Amino acid sequence: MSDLPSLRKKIDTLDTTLVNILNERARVSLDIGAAKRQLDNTEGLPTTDLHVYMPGREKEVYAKLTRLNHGPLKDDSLHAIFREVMSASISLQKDVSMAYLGPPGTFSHQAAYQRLGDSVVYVPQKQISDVVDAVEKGQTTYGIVPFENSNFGSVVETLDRFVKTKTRVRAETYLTVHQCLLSNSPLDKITKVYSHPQGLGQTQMWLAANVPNAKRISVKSTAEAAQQAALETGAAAVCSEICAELYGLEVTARDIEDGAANTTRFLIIGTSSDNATKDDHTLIKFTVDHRQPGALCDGLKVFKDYSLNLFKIDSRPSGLHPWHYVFFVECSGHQQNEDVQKAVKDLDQFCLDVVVLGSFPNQRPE
Ligand SMILES: O=C(O)C(=O)C[C@]1(C(=O)O)C=C[C@@H](O)C=C1
Repeated sequence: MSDLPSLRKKIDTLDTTLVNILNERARVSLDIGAAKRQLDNTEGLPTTDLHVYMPGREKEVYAKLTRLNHGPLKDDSLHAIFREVMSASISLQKDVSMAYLGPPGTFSHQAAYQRLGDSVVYVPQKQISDVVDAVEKGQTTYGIVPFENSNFGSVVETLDRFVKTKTRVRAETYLTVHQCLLSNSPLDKITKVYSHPQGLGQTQMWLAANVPNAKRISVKSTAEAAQQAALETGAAAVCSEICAELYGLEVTARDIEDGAANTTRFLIIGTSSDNATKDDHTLIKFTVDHRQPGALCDGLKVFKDYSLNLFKIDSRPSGLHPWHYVFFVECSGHQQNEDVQKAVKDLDQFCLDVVVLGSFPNQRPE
C-alpha cells in the first residue's frame, strides 16, 4: 500500500493526461463541426440548421463505453461523465439551446438535462405548445416535450400541438418519475392540490386515500404547481422533490405515484431527424378519407405488409370538422429505410394527408 501523498501524485499525473486527452477529443469535435458545416453547405441548407446533437451516434458511443468498461467505475458513472464530455463537445460546435416546459424543476427539465448535459442552455416555456413554437420560430435549437407516461398514457397537449407542427422528432428519452406531495401545511390541513393533469393522474389513488376532500387544480406544469402552492396556506403540489428546495416547500410525502416503475417518455424535437441506425422508430401522422369505407383499417394494414411493428396508435380531433381525427402511429424502422418509405407511400392512398413527424433511435430501457 503506497502512502497518501504518493497516491495523490499518481492522481495528479493521471489528471494531467486526462485534461490533455479531453482537449485532444475536443479538437476532433471541432473538426467534426467544420465537416458538418461543409456537408450542410453542399446540401444547400442554411448553416444555422446545422445539427450537432446526433442521438444515433451518442447511442453508439454509450454502447461502446459499456463494452469497454471493466470497472471499478460503474457504467452509470462512466455514462454520466461522457454525458458531460459530449455536452461540452456539442457546445464547442455550436451554441445549442433547448426549450422545455418550465419553470425550472419540471420533469421535462430533468429529462432534458439527463440527455443533453450542462453545456446546453435550457429555456423555460409556459406551456407545451410554446416549446414547439420556440423551435418553429428558430428561438431555440431544440425542444423537449412529454409524450406519454407508462401509467397515465399519452400527453394530449403534445399530440394536439403535433397536429400542426413543422418540427421533426430527433430523439426520445425516458425518465423514471417519482411524484411527491409538497406543502407548507400539514396533510390534514391541505384543501387544494395543484399539479399538471399528468401529475394528478399519476397519483389519483394516493390522493383519494390521503387527501380525499382536497380540491384538485390543474396548472400548466408540476413546477408551476409548486410555485403556486408556496404562495397559499393549505395548498400542496404534486411534483418532483427538487421543487421543495427550488420553491421553499416541505416534502409531505414521497413516491406517491400509483403505478410501479412510473416512467415518462419525452421527445426531443428540432428541424430534422438524425440518420438511420439499426434500431429506430418512426412517428407518422395522417388523416384518413372517411368517404372510403375501411380506409383506416386498410391504412394500418400497410405496416403489416412491410413487416413494420406498430408500437403506438393515438387519435386527436383534427380541429377542422367535428368528428374528424388525426391519427398518430409509431412504427419500427427509419424514414430513410426503403420499407418505411414504401409503407408511407401505400398509406397515402387511403389518406387525405400523411406527414412523417420523424425517426429516432430506440432508447426504450430493457
Ligand atoms: O459524432 C458527431 O457527430 C459529433 O458531433 C461528436 C459527438 C461526440 O462528442 O462524440 C458530439 C455530439 C454528438 O451528439 C455526438 C457525438
